[in-house]
Amino acid sequence: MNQRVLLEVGGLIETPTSVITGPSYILWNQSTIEETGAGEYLGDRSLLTVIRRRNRIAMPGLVNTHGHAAMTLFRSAGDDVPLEKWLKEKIYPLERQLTKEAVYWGTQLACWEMLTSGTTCFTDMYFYMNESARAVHESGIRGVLSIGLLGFTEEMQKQGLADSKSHYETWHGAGEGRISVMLGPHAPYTCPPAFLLQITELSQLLDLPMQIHLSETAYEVAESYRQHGTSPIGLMHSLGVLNRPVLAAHCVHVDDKDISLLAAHDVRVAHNPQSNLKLGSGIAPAVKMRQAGITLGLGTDGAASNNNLDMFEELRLAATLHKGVLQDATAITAPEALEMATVSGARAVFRPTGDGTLTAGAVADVVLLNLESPRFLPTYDLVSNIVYSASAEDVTDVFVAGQEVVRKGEPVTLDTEQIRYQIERITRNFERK
Ligand SMILES: CSC[C@H]1O[C@@H](n2cnc3c(O)ncnc32)[C@H](O)[C@@H]1O
Ligand SMILES: [Zn+2]
Repeated sequence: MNQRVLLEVGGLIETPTSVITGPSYILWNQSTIEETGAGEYLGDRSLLTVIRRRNRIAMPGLVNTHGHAAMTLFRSAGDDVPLEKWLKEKIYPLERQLTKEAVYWGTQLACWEMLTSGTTCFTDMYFYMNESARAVHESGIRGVLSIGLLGFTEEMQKQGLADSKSHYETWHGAGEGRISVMLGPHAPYTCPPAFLLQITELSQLLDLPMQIHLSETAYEVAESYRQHGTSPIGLMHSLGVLNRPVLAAHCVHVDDKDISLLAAHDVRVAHNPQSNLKLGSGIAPAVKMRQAGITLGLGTDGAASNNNLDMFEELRLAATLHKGVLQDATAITAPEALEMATVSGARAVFRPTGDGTLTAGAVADVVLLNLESPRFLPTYDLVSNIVYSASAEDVTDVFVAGQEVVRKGEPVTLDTEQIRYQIERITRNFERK
């Protein structure tokens, strides 16, 4: 494809509050948007690759701010149990059987699912992260990747730090900047304080943000008070972890003091409403956190607790759930939900490139939706249609960094028949309790 691309569409979401309904265009050069506008492009077309899609809407790619990609391997393998039991009795026994190959194919499956449902950037925290990074690199998606750090023994801690360093050296900035690296301490209940201090030091040394699960369940918070005399967030503060850039997943059971600490340290929060509901963990006070000035992105968490990687479902849930909880129909509006899934998502993952918009200077991470879908009729309000009525099925084409990665609903970079074959072969051999 020519490096300068003119995409002509029938509607354009530049940002959740800047929308062109009707003929419009985006012009990008390599990976960067040069210009967007309403109507016809009036400049010189002679050296452009023109893609005419007047029956499509262009929107910024969705950012999935929390997940464990290769957990697609465990979708439906342990449902209807609470987090602690789910991890100990269902997931850890399966994860002990993981191989490099399994993680590679599990991540390929996740990339297939995410790209075709409009996600152009995601975070990952898991095992065998080199394999995930390979899959991400090949798929063309944007990934913010962390080796999941568990500190049950000194040996595990030492190995985890060394692996994280070499993961950074190998992958940070790879794929022309599509891949970036974070450090991934799993949680305060799996990483003892001394280990968290070492990870924080490494974060400083390598200038990398950290992502960590915090205050997901009432049990976790109660145990933290019992063992440390403070909440998980209070503990992170007292250890100095929050002095570094942190992305905290969940933050369901947070009190006013926790929220003040998160806000004061500009901690970014990944809100995962579907996973929190399914594991029976609770509902994060998303509105209160947003009002405190905290950047909240949306995430699916892994496919074993969600049970899919569809950000359209999270969008709709974020926009409706809090209205019900607070009995306030203005709690999170459609533009606010879309902002969480794009602009705030990009900020939440400390994305080195791109701001989650389709405006001049942003990276060309573009999702096309089918304007001819029944869910877009009529079109009084395109953002409302996207948040409250659209589904992943309406995604037709996706570009990441200006490169086409989904065409007519199918990934162009992935061999889906091969993924299907490998996933069936690998999962057949897992022993389940
Ligand atoms: C050390 S790699 C990541 C680790 O996290 C586990 N995990 C998946 N979902 C959750 C969740 O919602 N809370 C806490 N931990 C979770 C995953 O199974 C891996 O063991
Ligand atoms: Zn998680």
